[in-house]
Amino acid sequence: MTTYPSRKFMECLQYAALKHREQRRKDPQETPYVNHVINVSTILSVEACITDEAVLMAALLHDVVEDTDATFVDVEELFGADVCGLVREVTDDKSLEKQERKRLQIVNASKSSCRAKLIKLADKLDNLRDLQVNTPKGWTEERREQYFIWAKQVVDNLRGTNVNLELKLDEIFRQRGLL
Ligand SMILES: Nc1nc2c(ncn2[C@@H]2O[C@H](COP(=O)(O)OP(=O)(O)O)[C@@H](OP(=O)(O)OP(=O)(O)O)[C@H]2O)c(=O)[nH]1
Ligand SMILES: [Mn+2]
Repeated sequence: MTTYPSRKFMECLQYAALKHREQRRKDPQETPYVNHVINVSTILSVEACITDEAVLMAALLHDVVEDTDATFVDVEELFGADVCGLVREVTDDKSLEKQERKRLQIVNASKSSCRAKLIKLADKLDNLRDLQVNTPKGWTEERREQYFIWAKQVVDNLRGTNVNLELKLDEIFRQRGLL
């Protein structure tokens, strides 16, 4: 019998909550990190009308290898090669210098698959919505402004992927005077 949400989707949600359980976002309220990955998956489902379950699952797992002790091998064993491939596409190489990672996000954006581009767009949308209302701990106004500028460069290389998400991102860039 098929059930909705699927068993594997629920297990994915539980795994993301488990792995991110000790992490907090950088906002003054120290929101649990898992809220961000749930937001990204929810943006894709509710705002972009995505029903591709592997994409919604990869959104839940998009920071799990980058930011926790989980590995690609774990993700593939638990959730399969399709989900793992998407997580790979959206994972930064943390062994690189931060400036290089940021540059690679810009140049690699256009090379991603369409499904990975969706996750990247939703990720930026959630981070920018956060930045509109909060300045992360330890950030100056200048750093916050630079994040909007950098995010627009990434998003510009993801265009032609999803009209709804791009319109919402453009509204934010317009408000910041970047468009
Ligand atoms: N806006 C915002 N961002 C926060 C917050 N807490 C943590 N972050 C994360 O911080 C990153 C931006 O901070 P940076 O200093 O530029 O990058 P770094 O953490 O990778 O060094 C974002 O990652 P990213 O590389 O842009 O994307 P991703 O790692 O989420 O995929 C975002 O996920 C918060 O409260 N607000
Ligand atoms: Mn993220």
